[in-house]
Amino acid sequence: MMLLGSQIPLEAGYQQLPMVELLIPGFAIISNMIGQIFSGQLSGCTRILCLFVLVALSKSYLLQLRDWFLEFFQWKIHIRPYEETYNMVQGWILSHKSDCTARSVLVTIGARQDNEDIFNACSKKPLSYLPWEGVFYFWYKKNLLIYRTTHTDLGFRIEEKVSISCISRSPSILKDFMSECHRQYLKTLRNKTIIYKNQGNNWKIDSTVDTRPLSTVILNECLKETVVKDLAKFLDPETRRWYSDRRIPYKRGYLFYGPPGTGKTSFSISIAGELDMNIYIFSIPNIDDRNLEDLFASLPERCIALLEDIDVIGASSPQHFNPSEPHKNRDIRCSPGRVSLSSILNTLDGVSSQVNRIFILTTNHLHKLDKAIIRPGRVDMKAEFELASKSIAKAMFTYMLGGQENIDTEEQSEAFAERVPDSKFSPAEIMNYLQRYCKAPAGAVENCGKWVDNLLEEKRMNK
Ligand SMILES: Nc1ncnc2c1ncn2[C@@H]1O[C@H](COP(=O)(O)OP(=O)(O)OP(=O)(O)O)[C@@H](O)[C@H]1O
Repeated sequence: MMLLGSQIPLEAGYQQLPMVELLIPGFAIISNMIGQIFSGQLSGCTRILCLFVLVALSKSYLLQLRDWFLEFFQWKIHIRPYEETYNMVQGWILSHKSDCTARSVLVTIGARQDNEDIFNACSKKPLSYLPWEGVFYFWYKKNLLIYRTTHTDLGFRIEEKVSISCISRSPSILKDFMSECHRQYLKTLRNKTIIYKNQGNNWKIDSTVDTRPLSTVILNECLKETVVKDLAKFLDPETRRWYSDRRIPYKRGYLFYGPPGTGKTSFSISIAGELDMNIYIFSIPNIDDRNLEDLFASLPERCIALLEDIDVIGASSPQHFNPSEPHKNRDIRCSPGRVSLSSILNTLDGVSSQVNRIFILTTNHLHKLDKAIIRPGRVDMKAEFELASKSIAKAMFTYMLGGQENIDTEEQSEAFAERVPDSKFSPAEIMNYLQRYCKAPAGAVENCGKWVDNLLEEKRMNK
């Protein structure tokens, strides 16, 4: 979110002179004093004293003049940290190395870029510098722009404020600058999915990943097709109109349930990429009611909200939950999770959840879920993610190791699937095994029996 304006906050430490009328007598006094000082009529001490008074008086006038000047000639854009506009501007500054005049910078270790030399120790984790507390200046299309960051200690958190300003009669140069940042940002995001995770009450970009095509998540085709078709139908403008005409909140909820490592998160991220949406991941075990409410309120429109491990919420009974008096429900807090059932229900039903949103809830324990959470309206479709069947094991082999020279993929994948027990291993476990043989598919088939025995034994021991 950016705010454009020309209001200048008062600087701390001096009082603004309020009246224009004071200026004329003020100037008269100042010019009179200057005349006296340079006339040579005053003694040395009096002259110095007058000089001090003159400086003190002039300061207020000069500051007042500066404020008037800025009020008429300065434009300012305010940028909220944690929003995409912030990343957009930071991206521009990083890529143009425009921060070289910043005298106060924040240094971070960045992620390695794909095209970098992985054997060069320095390029593995390059350092990035970003302007931090203070002001720095840079040129944009021959205009001087001023980047300002301030940090205010609010007691419970530090609030960061960022603004960019310029001296001009029109805001067009600032808007041009933002458009260029925006264009560049969109270019870097082509075929990317941004994954947000919460940090306290704020959303932070966790990673920006290459869009994962749906075909890379190996699932029962029928399940995949059903979910994708349902989403496509929901996002159809006709459907949206239908919801709007009937005053039904335009949102859709899904529950993905099944054992760990069956692709619930991967499929959600893949869907986000397919729909060109960003995904906001709530780790339910790590947040409380207050976080949940704030995080929901700050979700953007048109996004996927993924609530992971929804079974970990507290166990307040649905009889205690009264949708008509949500404020009373807030007191129902329970263990073991720090988020209460009532809070989840309030949030899913609340105003902030009703705009253009897709919710995906995930759990490994369907039976632990309270019926109130998964009732229609909150969850519109349930999808079961299962352990890998033989046909999934075969498809995973083909996907991971197929297409290499000198192998008969069909035959090898058949042989592999033959040795993998039906519905005992998760796709994640199979994936993990196959990765070891990315360049030696024959080895994956050859050593499969030993791996199966070991994994079955491990599972027996962990029971
Ligand atoms: N069906 C699948 N197809 C392809 N890869 C998969 C599949 N299932 C899991 N994986 C791989 O296994 C890893 C873990 O998968 P993921 O996190 O999506 O599972 P999950 O069901 O969400 O697990 P959990 O319930 O523990 O959160 C990922 O790296 C993913 O690529």
